[in-house]
Amino acid sequence: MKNNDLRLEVKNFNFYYGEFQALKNVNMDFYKNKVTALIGPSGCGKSTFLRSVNRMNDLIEISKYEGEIKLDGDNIFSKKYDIVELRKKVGMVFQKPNPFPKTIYENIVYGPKLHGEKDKKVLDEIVEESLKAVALWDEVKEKLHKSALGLSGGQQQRLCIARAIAVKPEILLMDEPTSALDPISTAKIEELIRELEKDYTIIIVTHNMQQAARISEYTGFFYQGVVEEFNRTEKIFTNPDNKKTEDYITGKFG
Ligand SMILES: Nc1ncnc2c1ncn2[C@@H]1O[C@H](COP(=O)(O)OP(=O)(O)OP(=O)(O)O)[C@@H](O)[C@H]1O
Repeated sequence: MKNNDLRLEVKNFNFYYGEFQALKNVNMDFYKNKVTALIGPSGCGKSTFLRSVNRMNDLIEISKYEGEIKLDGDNIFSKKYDIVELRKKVGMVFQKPNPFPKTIYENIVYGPKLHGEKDKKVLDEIVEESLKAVALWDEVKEKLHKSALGLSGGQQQRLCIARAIAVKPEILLMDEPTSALDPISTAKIEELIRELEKDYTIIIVTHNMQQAARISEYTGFFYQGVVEEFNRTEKIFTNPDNKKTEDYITGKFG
């Protein structure tokens, strides 16, 4: 992998909730236009890690961290790093679809407006482009000014992805984005992730091993706050280096 393909570097990263250390010396690299899956049993720190990347954990008062996370070479924890800029560069999609209780149109233009876009024509274009990117345009183009809450769960999740990409981020964080969806919606989102990979660096937490194997190029296996193995997905699922990884993916625990 060429070094200029590197998007995100995590170096000796530790994270604590009060006295409890939730992440232990995490070192990982994430590359442009690649999907990386994070797997591991419940409570092992996957979501904590994801929330560190866009500094959402800052909101938790008792939290503290050590180490570095570099986005395009700049440490996101440095005092001069602009958090608004960080959130623009790092979009997030959550487990449960969480559209704003507003119209479909307003959901998409929310971010671009926040970042100063006022031109109606440009906003209209962003809406069309973002909804097309998540293959939702044809389904909703007649009802852009109706409530987003009237959409199905799978459509709402695609809308949330469209909302995240409307500000043209570099990284998309996805925390179990299909766990609340039916198999058909799940398949659509997986197909979409493979499509979005062409433009974004994607980090996805999933409990579904088959999903990790289907959609990711790299996989990180977390166990009790430690990244026990970080490797090509194919290697993790066929010939892991670490016994714990093997036990987890073969269902011996978790
Ligand atoms: N706000 C918080 N305050 C205190 N402890 C927390 C907080 N959030 C998470 N933890 C603890 O940190 C550890 C890691 O949690 P985290 O949610 O990152 O795990 P996870 O691997 O994403 O789990 P799951 O797969 O169940 O979502 C757990 O022991 C959890 O109890």
